[in-house]
This record gives sequence, structure tokens and C-alpha cells, in this order.
Amino acid sequence: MTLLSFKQKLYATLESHYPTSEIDSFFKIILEDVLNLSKIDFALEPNKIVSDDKNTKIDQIISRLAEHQPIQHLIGFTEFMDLKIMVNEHVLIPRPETEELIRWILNDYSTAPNLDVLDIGTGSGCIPIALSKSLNDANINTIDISTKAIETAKKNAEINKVNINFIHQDILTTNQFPQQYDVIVSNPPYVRNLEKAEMQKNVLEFEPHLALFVEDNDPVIFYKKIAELAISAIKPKGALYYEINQYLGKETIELLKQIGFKNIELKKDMFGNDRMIKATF
Ligand SMILES: C[S@@+](CC[C@H](N)C(=O)[O-])C[C@H]1O[C@@H](n2cnc3c(N)ncnc32)[C@H](O)[C@@H]1O
Repeated sequence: MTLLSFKQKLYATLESHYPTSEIDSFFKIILEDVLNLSKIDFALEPNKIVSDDKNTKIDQIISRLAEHQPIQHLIGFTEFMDLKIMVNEHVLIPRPETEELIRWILNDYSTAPNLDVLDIGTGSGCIPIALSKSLNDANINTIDISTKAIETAKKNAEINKVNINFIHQDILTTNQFPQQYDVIVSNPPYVRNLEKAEMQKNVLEFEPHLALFVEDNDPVIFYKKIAELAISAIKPKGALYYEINQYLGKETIELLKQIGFKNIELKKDMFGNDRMIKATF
């Protein structure tokens, strides 16, 4: 197979499954991560022969993409804040909206030394790893209920050469935090079952439901529990940061006020949806 015939096969197999823009991005990712080539290499030498072993790998990827498996699972990793983050079926694939939350925290705290930070619901470890890379000598702790997620996050911490304290814990049955923190951050499960209809197959069938869904009758359960614990565990100049369900901004702000937070700021993401909250006393 040549590079050109690989490209033709990719587009022909997937055109009925995905918009062209998405197939363009699969093409770029496979070129870069499987073949170690750029689009310029392709333009210069479209008839270059692909080796048999790469050929087999690419065929597998194309047929799994046709089943709507996420490209990140097929490649084995994704990029988050320019860091390489390994992903699998046990962790949520880090989203660009979460990068915006990280930038907000770094904008507020990047020059502060020795911060005590707690992240709740670590998944791949993308949040604590990105914070650890950019904060100066921070003490970073992170909780998840999933042992498989913690194993993955630990590997990601090793790959990215950062030191993080991983805690296997159910936040919903936690009575108090063991210390005071400057920053508490969480991107907890927040999708209601009633929102399933608007979700894509690659998310619904291949990402962990433990990371995504909450009960429809109590969709802010994690926000309430974390805020109740945080109110007595945030240092005087500290803050609580949440990624939120775009449809539940008002409800989340209301519960933060009831719990005792005074200053609450809501921000939209790059798509114009209500997506993150910062709360202080
Ligand atoms: C939306 S994912 C966020 C993952 C990652 N922080 C990110 O932003 O990509 C939520 C995470 O919360 C974890 N989780 C779910 N229920 C939990 C609980 N009761 N206690 C602690 N963690 C929980 C899930 O295992 C999952 O890793």
C-alpha cells in the first residue's frame, strides 16, 4: 500500500460515518503517530510504500474507527496542555474545555510557590499533571474511586516526570479532608441520563460511564459534596474550581451560595457554553 492508497481507503471507509473535517484529523494523527510523517512528507512523496506491519496496524485502526472507537484509544494517548497523556477504556479522554479550566487556575496562581492542591476525580491524571508541570514546587494530591484510573494516572505521572500523591477514595463517603488547600479543583461526573440522546457513539460506547454519568434526580451531587468538604478545607486566599455541566450553571451557583461561598464566577468555554466556576469566600 502507498500513502495515497492509505488516504483513499481511510476517506472511502469512513465517509458515511464521520464529517470530512474529522477524517482529516484522523489522517493527520495516523500519519504522525503511526507513520512518523507529516502532511508535507505526504505531499512530497504520496507514492511512498507503507511497510507491511504498519499496513496491518493502519487497517486495524480504520476498521475500529468505522466502529466509532475513539482515535485516542487506538493510538493509545492524547495531548493535553502539550503533554502526552496515555488513555484507555478506564479513563475519560481529556477534553479541551478542561484545558481552559487549567489555564484559569494557572492565570490565578502560577507565580505562587509551594501551593497545596487537591484534585477530585483524577481519571487520566491530566489535571494534577498539568498543574504540577506549571506550578512551582506544589504539593499535589488527587482522588479517584477507580483503581484502574489511578493506575493509568500513575503511569502518566511517570511518563511526564511529576510527583503526585494518589488517593483511592470515594468522595461521596468522605467525611473531611486531611489538610487545608490553596486550590481544590474537580471535573466530576456530570452528565444526566436524559442527555444521552445528544451524545456521540464514540463517547457513549467507549468511555467509562463511571466518569460520565450522575443520577438524573441529583445531578449536582458531586458539586454539593465537594463544596461542603471544601468550605472548611480551603485556605483564606484559596479557591474552589469546577468544570460544570453546561445546563446546570444556575443550580451549581445556587448550591455554592447556600453552602457559604460568597464570590462565585462563571465562565463560558470556547464553544460559548457555561463550563467552569470559581468560588471563594
Ligand atoms: C469526568 S471524569 C474526570 C477525569 C479527569 N479529571 C478529566 O478532567 O479528564 C470524573 C472522574 O471521577 C471519578 N469518580 C466517579 N465517582 C467518584 C467518586 N464517588 N469518588 C471519587 N472519584 C469518582 C471517575 O472515576 C472519573 O475518573
